[in-house]
Amino acid sequence: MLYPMNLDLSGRCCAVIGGGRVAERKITALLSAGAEVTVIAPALTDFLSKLAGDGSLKWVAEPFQAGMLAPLHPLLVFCTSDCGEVNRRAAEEAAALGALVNDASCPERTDFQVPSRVQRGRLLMTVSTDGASPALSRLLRRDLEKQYPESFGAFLDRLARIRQEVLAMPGGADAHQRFWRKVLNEQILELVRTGRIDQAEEEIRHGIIDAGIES
Ligand SMILES: C[C@@]1(CC(=O)O)C2=NC(=C\c3[nH]c(c(CCC(=O)O)c3CC(=O)O)Cc3[nH]c(c(CC(=O)O)c3CCC(=O)O)/C=C3\N/C(=C\2)[C@@H](CCC(=O)O)[C@]3(C)CC(=O)O)/[C@H]1CCC(=O)O
Ligand SMILES: NC(=O)c1ccc[n+]([C@@H]2O[C@H](COP(=O)([O-])OP(=O)(O)OC[C@H]3O[C@@H](n4cnc5c(N)ncnc54)[C@H](O)[C@@H]3O)[C@@H](O)[C@H]2O)c1
Repeated sequence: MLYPMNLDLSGRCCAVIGGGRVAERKITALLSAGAEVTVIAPALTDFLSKLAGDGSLKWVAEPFQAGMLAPLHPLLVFCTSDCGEVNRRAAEEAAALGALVNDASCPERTDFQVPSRVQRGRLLMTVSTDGASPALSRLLRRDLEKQYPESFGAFLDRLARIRQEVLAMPGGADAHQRFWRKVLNEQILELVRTGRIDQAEEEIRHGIIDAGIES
């Protein structure tokens, strides 16, 4: 079984070998997470060329060669070239440097997999099939997008504020846990799903009074 975790990549170097369609997918997510991306590839897609042009990523415009990764001190290395042998050499060098490797062409050389994801503000939902069917991940991701619209991001911001208020109230951790388990229910989900986040917040605030945890 894989161990799920959500990495804070802000300011961390991530190297990508290859600049094709798979690289595009990986790099889009890396840049959203604030990573410093260096791409090593003789050619880039138009989309990646634009990102290189505006300075969003660094481009080493050459085929991968031994010794290219060490100066970058990468945390993560993505091997996405269309040549298995190039990916193998890059993966070996990355592993020797202690970096974690994702080899798009070879599950056996992969330390971690990239899940499919839905982002709604600070809410992140991910789907993985352990490599069994990325196409199913895509389908489930699209299903989640329908079930959890953008309103969940705004609702989460409100919840974070209410949570801080509740933490400052008497009752202790057990009372707070009981409160949250009671007020965050299917009815709230339905309100948020249909965009009624003011009403959802109101229901939760009524719950604070009912639970008697306010000072
Ligand atoms: C989630 C997503 C994230 C991303 O890439 O950012 C992702 N693949 C996505 C889409 C997708 N990938 C492929 C198809 C074509 C249909 C098919 O082949 O099934 C589609 C669907 C499509 O594009 O329609 C082909 C494919 N994928 C892998 C191989 C190699 C192999 O299996 O050995 C091959 C065959 C290559 C070949 O034929 O040579 C391997 C991996 N792909 C993974 C992630 C990891 C496992 C994740 C999981 O198990 O869920 C893993 C193990 C490693 C990794 O890349 O991290 C992204 C969804 C984006 C979205 O949400 O729309
Ligand atoms: N993990 C996944 O989701 C997934 C999906 C499809 C394909 N794949 C695998 O990933 C590989 C790449 O797929 P793609 O669709 O991005 O291919 P692509 O043809 O779009 O891109 C390949 C890239 O590799 C670069 N490249 C070629 N030789 C190189 C070298 N010596 N050094 C550095 N870069 C080099 C090319 O310039 C190009 O930018 C496929 O061969 C397949 O094995 C993985």
